Amino acid sequence: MAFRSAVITFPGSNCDRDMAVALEKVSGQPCTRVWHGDSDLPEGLDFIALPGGFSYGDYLRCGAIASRSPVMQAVIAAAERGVPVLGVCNGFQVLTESGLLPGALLRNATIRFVCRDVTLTVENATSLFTSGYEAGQEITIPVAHHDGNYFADAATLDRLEGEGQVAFRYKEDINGSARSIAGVLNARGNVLGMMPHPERAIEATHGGTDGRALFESAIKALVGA
Ligand SMILES: NC(=O)CC[C@H](N)C(=O)O
Repeated sequence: MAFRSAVITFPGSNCDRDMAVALEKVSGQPCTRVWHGDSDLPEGLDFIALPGGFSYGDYLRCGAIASRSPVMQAVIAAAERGVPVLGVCNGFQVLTESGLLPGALLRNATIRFVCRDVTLTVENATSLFTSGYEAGQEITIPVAHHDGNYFADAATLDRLEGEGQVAFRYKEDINGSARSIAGVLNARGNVLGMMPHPERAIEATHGGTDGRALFESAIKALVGA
C-alpha cells in the first residue's frame, strides 16, 4: 500500500533532505517536499516530518518564527485530524512553539552545542512511532543542538510520565533536560518530538541503524508490514 509522506522545508532547515531520504529508503516510496510558504499540504498524507536545522537562523527562539509559517496552519490541522507528525531537533522546537507539544526547549545547561552519539532508553514502546522497539531498550542515536534542554512545569512532567507520553530519555545528562526527557508524544500519540536524529542512523554507513525502527514502526502502523 502507498505510504504518502511529506517533509517541510523552512529557510535554514538542513536535515530536510536526510529526513526525506530516510523516509524513502525505509518505505520504498517517494516523499514529497513541501515549502514553508505553502498554505496547503498534498492531499491524503499519511505522515508529516518537520526536520532539523536552524530555521530563520534560530532568531528570537529556535523554531519560533517557523512555527508561524503559512504551512504550519495546515500541519496543525492535519495533526488535529490524527495525521502522524514527527519533529526532529529543530522540528521538535517548532512543535513546542506551535503548541502541538507541551513544554519548551531551552539553551543547553552547558551553554555549548552538543554534537555526538547518545544512548537513549525507549520509555514507551507502544506508540505508532516506537512499536518496533522494546520498552527499556537502549539505542544509540546522534544529537546536534544548542537548545535541547527540555523544560515543562512539574505538573506537566508528572502528567507526561503518567500518561506514557515520554517516548525517549537520555541515559546520561547531556543538556540539562527535565527528567532526562529526549522525546515527547502528544496525548493522542500521533505527534512525536525528539531532539536526537533518527534519520541519521538508518544504515550501516551512518555508523548505526538504531533509528530505522522508528520509521519502520510508523510505516507498519500506517500501511501494514
Ligand atoms: N540540528 C538541529 O536541528 C539544531 C536545532 C537548533 N538549531 C539548535 O541548535 O538547538
